[in-house]
Amino acid sequence: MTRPVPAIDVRGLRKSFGPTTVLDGVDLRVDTGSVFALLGANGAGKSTTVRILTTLLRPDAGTVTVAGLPLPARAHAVRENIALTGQYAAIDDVLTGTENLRLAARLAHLPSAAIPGRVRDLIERFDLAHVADRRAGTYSGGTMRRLDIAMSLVASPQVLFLDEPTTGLDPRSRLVMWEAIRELADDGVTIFLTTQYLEEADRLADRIAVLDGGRIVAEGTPDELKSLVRGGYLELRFATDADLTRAASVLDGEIDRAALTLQVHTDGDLPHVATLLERLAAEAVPVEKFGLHSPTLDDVFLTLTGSTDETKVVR
Ligand SMILES: Nc1ncnc2c1ncn2[C@@H]1O[C@H](COP(=O)(O)OP(=O)(O)OP(=O)(O)O)[C@@H](O)[C@H]1O
Repeated sequence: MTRPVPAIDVRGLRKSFGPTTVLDGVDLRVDTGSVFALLGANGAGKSTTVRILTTLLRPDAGTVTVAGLPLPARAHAVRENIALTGQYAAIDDVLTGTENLRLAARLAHLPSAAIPGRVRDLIERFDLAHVADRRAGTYSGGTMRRLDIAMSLVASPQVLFLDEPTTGLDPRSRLVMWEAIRELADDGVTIFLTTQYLEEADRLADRIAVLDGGRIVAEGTPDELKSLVRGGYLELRFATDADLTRAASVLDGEIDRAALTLQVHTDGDLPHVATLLERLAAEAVPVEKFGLHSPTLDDVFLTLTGSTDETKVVR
């Protein structure tokens, strides 16, 4: 079966700024209608990639197709099919939310008759009704970001680029934003988002690519990426040191005498976990408590990039 034309296809993308190579042969494929997350630490080159894909920057080398159109040759046509919302809102502070949306609609050459209905739809979808008649300059960061996305959607783009859509937002605003992004995806808009938040990529994306050292170091579904890492274990806790010692003679694992625990590697597969517990039961070793630890994207990221700077990449 042939795969449908991808919304974004990138091969061998390179970009340097002076002596600094930022992208060193990036390959990406984003299926139409999917949510794709480009994950990377500060300075990994996420914004540079987005700027190239949205026609704002020319690559040094490589082939790039967006919405089925080659870049940079068809930049103008690509711009008509995409929208970009950045870390900094392109909003006029002195206009109200409604006025900003109307202005965006006129700039996008929407037919006049269609503008009021479109503006109403977007106000509703992005939960802006209660602030629609207030000057945008008075909005909170989260509301500002929602208006920014709403403005970029007036022209119904095929592909929406979200560069770090929730950076700087409080947890509640982040949840609202995630919901809005998922709804857009359910409507069939292809979404390319960049993030430093592992949880965000895990929650939103159908596929995730990890950018490090100018290259994609891993790409797959959240579950595929997690399966690359041996981060999963069964933690068994015992009532006495004697029980722990006996358990450790039955199962290989990491012993913590102070906590009276034994950590045994497992991929979390139910038959395997059951076998481990049955082996203890067969030797009559009583287990006080047990818990399963599944690998997280944090484990994946740290394993793949070798980064130990947790403040940068782990939230
Ligand atoms: N116009 C430019 N001139 C020189 N260097 C640049 C330019 N734009 C980006 N860089 C450098 O390229 C590297 C990647 O920057 P980029 O903004 O793409 O990273 P990022 O992954 O988006 O980071 P962040 O999460 O901090 O936004 C950084 O080292 C940055 O300083």
